[in-house]
Amino acid sequence: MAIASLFYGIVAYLIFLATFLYAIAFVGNLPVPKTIDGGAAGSFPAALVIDVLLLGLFAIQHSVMARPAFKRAWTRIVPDAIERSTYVLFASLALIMLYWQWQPLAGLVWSVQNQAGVLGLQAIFWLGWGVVLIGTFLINHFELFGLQQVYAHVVGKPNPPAAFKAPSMYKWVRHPIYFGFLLAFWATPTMTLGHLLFAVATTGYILIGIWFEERDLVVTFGEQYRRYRREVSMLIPLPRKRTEVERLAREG
Ligand SMILES: C[S@@+](CC[C@H](N)C(=O)[O-])C[C@H]1O[C@@H](n2cnc3c(N)ncnc32)[C@H](O)[C@@H]1O
Repeated sequence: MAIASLFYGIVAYLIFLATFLYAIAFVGNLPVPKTIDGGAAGSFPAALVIDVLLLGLFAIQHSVMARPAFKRAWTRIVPDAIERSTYVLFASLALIMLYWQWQPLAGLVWSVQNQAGVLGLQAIFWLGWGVVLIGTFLINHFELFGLQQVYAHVVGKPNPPAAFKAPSMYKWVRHPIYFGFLLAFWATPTMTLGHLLFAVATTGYILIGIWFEERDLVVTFGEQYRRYRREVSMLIPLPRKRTEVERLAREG
């Protein structure tokens, strides 16, 4: 049974990896079969409704399945060891559905012609994806995507409890992964209405997601996370705020 869990976890991880790599091509309009602006534009209102439903499906799957209360109920049906892999698999399926059914929305919001501007925006786009990937490793890539849990199950080790982390980029912002997504979604030389809808919806979703995630993090890590929230900005890298202790020391 443990071996079957490991196999399931690996398959879910590989599907996630392919979906993640495809996301780069989808948003960046790279040469793949389907991209955010690719294909023939159909009726605008129908396309808008379909795209909003696809974004909503991903948002609901992602936020509901991530909540501790849902996990407690869900793990009465799904074994603990594969709970995260199942989450990752469902998230990937929601994304595949989005890539597959996404309808382009024609209409230019901006188009940068200047060569330096185009290169600068493309650099920010790639930087964003790099920040996302590095962020997952700083938090714990293999735990985030379920491999650690299925491996621990096979070797009969308990899964270590969640630990608070604030290495490297996490000292500048509390949510570097989400910041990376924002860079990748907004930095484009050609912003169409479809791309704008995607960027606005995902930005809204990220802001709501942060609210829920931080509420859970405060429950899990208590004062440690509250202090972190006071000292480090949420999304935009700003100089570190002075800690209470440092402030009191300065004020004498
Ligand atoms: C997809 S990751 C995103 C992490 C972070 N919000 C970011 O944007 O870099 C979500 C998981 O990271 C965990 N997490 C977020 N911040 C954390 C921290 N400072 N230490 C440990 N875990 C954290 C959350 O509990 C959640 O399970």
